[in-house]
Amino acid sequence: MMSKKRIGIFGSTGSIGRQALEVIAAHPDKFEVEVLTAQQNADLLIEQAIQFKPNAVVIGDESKYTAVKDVLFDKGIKVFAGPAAMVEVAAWDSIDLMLAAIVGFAGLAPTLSALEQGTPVALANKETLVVAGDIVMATARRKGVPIIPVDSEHSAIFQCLTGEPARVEKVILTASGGPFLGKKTNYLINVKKDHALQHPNWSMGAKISIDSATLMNKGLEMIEAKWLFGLAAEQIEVVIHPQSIIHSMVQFTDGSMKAQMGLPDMKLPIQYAMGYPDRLSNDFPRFSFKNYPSLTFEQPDTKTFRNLAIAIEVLKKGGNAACVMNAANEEVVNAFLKNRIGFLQMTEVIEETLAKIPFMEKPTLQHYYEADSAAREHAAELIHSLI
Ligand SMILES: NC(=O)C1=CN([C@@H]2O[C@H](COP(=O)(O)OP(=O)(O)OC[C@H]3O[C@@H](n4cnc5c(N)ncnc54)[C@H](OP(=O)(O)O)[C@@H]3O)[C@@H](O)[C@H]2O)C=CC1
Ligand SMILES: CC(=O)[C@@H](O)[C@H](O)COP(=O)(O)O
Ligand SMILES: [Mn+2]
Repeated sequence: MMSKKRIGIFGSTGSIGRQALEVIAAHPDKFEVEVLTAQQNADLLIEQAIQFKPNAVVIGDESKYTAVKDVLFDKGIKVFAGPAAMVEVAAWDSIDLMLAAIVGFAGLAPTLSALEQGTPVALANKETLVVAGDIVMATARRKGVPIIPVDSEHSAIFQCLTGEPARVEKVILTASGGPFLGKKTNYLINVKKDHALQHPNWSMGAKISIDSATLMNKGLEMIEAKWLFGLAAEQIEVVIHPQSIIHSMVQFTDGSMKAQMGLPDMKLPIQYAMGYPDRLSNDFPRFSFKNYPSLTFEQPDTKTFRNLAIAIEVLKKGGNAACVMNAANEEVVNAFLKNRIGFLQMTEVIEETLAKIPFMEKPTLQHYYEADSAAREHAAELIHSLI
């Protein structure tokens, strides 16, 4: 009998983490939970730990340590707290596969820690590659471990490339266009968080939902694709596909194209990454052409949704530019979610931060950390001046 894969879910209380646990619950013969982590949602972390009986949990917010330990210690579950513990536990060799499902820059250190240990990573946390893709990919290569994409577009490309000897000419990332597809600046100036959080096709965490609404998500995904698949900026295109059925496409050097399709359900790419190299069965609802009489495509409006244009420039520029853009973006999305700045002001702050923070061609990991801090500080000042 094959032994079960022991999964460490970093960010188990989030949208990806919760869906990963649903996949695990549906495949008790394939997977076991080794580690669960959360930042502040102690109640859900405890609930998940009682159900899935991991070896350990980590709560990022140290003030919640006692509350978690008081419940789980008697159940034989180890409890740790704080960001350093998260990095340490990520390096445990009892984890067969790390699911990197923390949101934002905070996911970088635990993911690098797992890779350094030689643990394969199922990567949802795209910011890790946006910030330090060169270092992350070099670490994976040096350790000979796979990074299996979870992000739906990159999972689609990965699935199109699996078993494919041909060379890639280009990849085409599909974008839904978000809740404001077709809208213009005079509309966007007044949009509020509740509307921006209403993604037409996917139910996701708050940060990525806002990124989808501004098209920054697609910009981050272009940079993610560059690193995952070793592509030049010119080999990565974006097309708006409002139905989110084709998850992305690859065009090979003979002009032939492959696409991966399915209903928009993140459990599919999560299950694929966790089961890889096997393709596991499931009873998720199936796509039917009867329900989708037409699949449509159009060009993105980068004049209105300027975040995508900025990200394309950043992708071409390289160096620390994507790290700076990501930090400013995390700050503005937070501020927008707190109703402190408007939808279009997010773009202004990102642009001004990129103009201010010195460009560095070949940053080290330390340089990325410094650029992240400097960009956040500058963006925070700009946000403050706008209030
Ligand atoms: N949701 C989706 O469908 C998709 C998500 N992704 C990517 O996956 C990642 C996760 O997204 P999603 O699940 O939507 O995000 P959520 O906001 O729903 O969940 C984030 C998770 O990270 C934890 N977390 C937050 N901040 C920190 C921190 N500073 N240190 C450690 N842990 C932290 C949260 O803990 P707590 O709950 O305690 O706050 C939670 O478990 C993102 O990078 C996103 O871009 C990619 C494709 C699709
Ligand atoms: C599910 C997923 O992978 C998200 O990144 C999704 O693609 C967001 O939708 P947009 O295409 O609107 O950015
Ligand atoms: Mn995606």
